[in-house]
Amino acid sequence: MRPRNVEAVTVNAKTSSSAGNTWRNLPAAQQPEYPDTEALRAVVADLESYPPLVFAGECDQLRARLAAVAKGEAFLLQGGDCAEAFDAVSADHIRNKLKTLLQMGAVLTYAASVPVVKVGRIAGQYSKPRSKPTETRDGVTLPTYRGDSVNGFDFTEEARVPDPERLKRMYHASASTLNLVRAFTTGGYADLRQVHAWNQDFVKSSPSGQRYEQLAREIDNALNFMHACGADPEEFKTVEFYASHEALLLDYESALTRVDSRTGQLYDVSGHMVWIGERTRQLDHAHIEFASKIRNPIGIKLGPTTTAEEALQYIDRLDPEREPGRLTFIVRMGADKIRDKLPELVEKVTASGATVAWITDPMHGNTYEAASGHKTRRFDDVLDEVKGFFEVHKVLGTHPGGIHVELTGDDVTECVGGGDEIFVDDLHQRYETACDPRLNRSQSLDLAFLVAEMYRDQ
Ligand SMILES: O=C[C@H](O)[C@H](O)COP(=O)(O)O
Ligand SMILES: C=C(OP(=O)(O)O)C(=O)O
Repeated sequence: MRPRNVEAVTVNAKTSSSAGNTWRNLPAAQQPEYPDTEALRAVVADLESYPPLVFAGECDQLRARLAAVAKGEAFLLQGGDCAEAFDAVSADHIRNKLKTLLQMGAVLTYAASVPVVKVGRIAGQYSKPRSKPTETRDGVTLPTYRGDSVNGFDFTEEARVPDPERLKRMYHASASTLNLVRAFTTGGYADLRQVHAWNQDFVKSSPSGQRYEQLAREIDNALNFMHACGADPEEFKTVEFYASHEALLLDYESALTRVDSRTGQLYDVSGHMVWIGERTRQLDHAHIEFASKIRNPIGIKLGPTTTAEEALQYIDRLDPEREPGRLTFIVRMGADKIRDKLPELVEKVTASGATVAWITDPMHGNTYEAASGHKTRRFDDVLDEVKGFFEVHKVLGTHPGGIHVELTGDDVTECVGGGDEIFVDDLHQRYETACDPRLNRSQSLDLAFLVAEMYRDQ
């Protein structure tokens, strides 16, 4: 995050609590049922007094970057944990995740020959929508875990009670994470030459590395060429990086919605970009109403049941001014459906004249339960969904704008496959996710190199 030309926002809680609260009259899916609503009110009042986590001007800057994605002039790399956890707010976890994203970004930038907009699922991704309200183990049924911002992961009655104090912990965990991310991305750690050296190490040590050697060599040559031409080394030292999360818990998001002193408009200052998930995107419900009131760039997850008419209505509701960069469609159909379902959406949206960014989330349509009981995903399905996404855009002459992935920088064993192959029998070894399976560091880098190849073919 390089805060250029950014003005601070001033907080006008009164205005924010009226204009940003119209969602309260509508049904809101996936909200916790707090036993103590007075305690929730007190927490919300505290949150309303806290300083913003991001500036409105940074959100505008990201909107401009996403406008380039929508117009085919940039590529979006959005990734991070399925569910961040309070006890994983540590320098090691944050650094590893960031390092992986930067490495992926470097490969994709070279292959795509356009800027890669880097956005983390980070510093706010603490809340999870769930398929079922309860979970049963050995005959005991308890409320499901909904993310550290809502209740505890432990399978006990006490842990699973939604506690509004956790919203404050989410705010503080997000603030510490952002602070470190800002330090890493501007303090020299993200130096492109360093990032490239990490990629060279990966290529040398990965079993599938040989395949990537040529690309790595070309990047090396390009860096040497730029150096020889006298490119300013300072330019390589910092990187723009943005934070995003699902805007799920509307009490939290609206408590952090503030009036921008420059423009009088509302911004959700809990993150630069927020998205509305597949389970909460009902057009006449609270989440879409909330998103329609804020100026942040907005993502909408589109699952396989999405109709073209719905997609057009999202544009009318959320992007009435037809402003490129405002709306990103994050498509998560599943590898077996993307080639059938996506073309009609892209065709009709394109025909409407709207310029949205199209991104593939190849994770959420490809989850299955292994015989061991672990939720997992096959690397090959993930890759195939990305391929399908690229194929559809190639046929239609539209821009495959980017990828949205659940990943970690740690060597976990949650998804099967990849160059350094994880087998179903390995899943138990380091299965650490609090919710959905993530690509580990090596699988994430494999994906980046393979997407880079696809981009070049495109
Ligand atoms: O990450 C996304 C959702 O929260 C997740 O896929 C839901 O998982 P569940 O079906 O186990 O509830
Ligand atoms: C819940 C998520 O995805 P989806 O809404 O697409 O299921 C997610 O990205 O964490």
